[in-house]
Amino acid sequence: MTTAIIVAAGSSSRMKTNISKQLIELDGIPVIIRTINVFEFLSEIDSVLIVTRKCDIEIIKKLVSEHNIKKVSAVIEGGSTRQESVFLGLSHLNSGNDDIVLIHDGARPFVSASHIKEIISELRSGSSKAAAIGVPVKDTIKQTNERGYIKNTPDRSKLVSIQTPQGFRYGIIMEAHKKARELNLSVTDDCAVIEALTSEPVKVITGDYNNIKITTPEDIILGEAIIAKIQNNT
Ligand SMILES: Nc1ccn([C@@H]2O[C@H](COP(=O)(O)OP(=O)(O)OP(=O)(O)O)[C@@H](O)[C@H]2O)c(=O)n1
Ligand SMILES: C[C@](O)(CO)[C@H](O)COP(=O)(O)O
Repeated sequence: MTTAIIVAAGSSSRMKTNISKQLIELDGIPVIIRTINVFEFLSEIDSVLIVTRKCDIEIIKKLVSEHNIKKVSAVIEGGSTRQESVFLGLSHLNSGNDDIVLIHDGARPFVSASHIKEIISELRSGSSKAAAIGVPVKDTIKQTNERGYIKNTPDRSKLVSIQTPQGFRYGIIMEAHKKARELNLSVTDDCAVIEALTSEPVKVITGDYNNIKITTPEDIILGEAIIAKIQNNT
């Protein structure tokens, strides 16, 4: 069984709109529907769980039905942090330890189906129990001290900007998230709980720069441009 958890329960504060950024339409289609559809059309995915704000549950259920989406098993309420929303999503599933779960941001509508398939193959082959999509960083990254001065320059050839989906065997990600809560460990992605609390290696699958996270108003313009580019290539 392979399930995708799509987290869309954030407050969209950096987008500065009065609706969730996942409900904003890009070329006439809401971001959340674009995101769900990538998983809907993949035969490797059995079901999709949506985690969202209480006020958006009915709106998303209606959109899912209007777009004739079949794989969404439930739309549930998230928490006050992304980590909490993921934990609630994982806890809702009735999965076995060896089942595969992919965790994806509702705000990343341009994820490529082929990269999702690569994550699933990596997990199914048994080569890894945890894998995520990432892209090489383009800028030179500096580490700074608390006073804002540069401390050092990490070797850029080893740096990746991590994206979603991040995929796991259910047992290890559920356990790691439970432990993180007990230890009050706060993280901004799901690989981080595996890195911090297990000895499991996490494979990075090289993705692409289209898989942006819609975060600030400029990303709407960028998103429309990505759609135009994809349409011109097909
Ligand atoms: N409590 C939260 C916070 C975030 N997310 C989701 O996690 C993804 C990545 O988060 P981010 O882009 O930071 O979204 P927001 O938290 O909504 O953004 P902001 O920080 O601007 O408020 C998004 O799909 C978002 O909906 C979530 O499900 N629950
Ligand atoms: C999980 C994530 O998308 C990886 O890049 C990201 O960390 C989540 O976004 P946030 O802005 O850090 O909440």
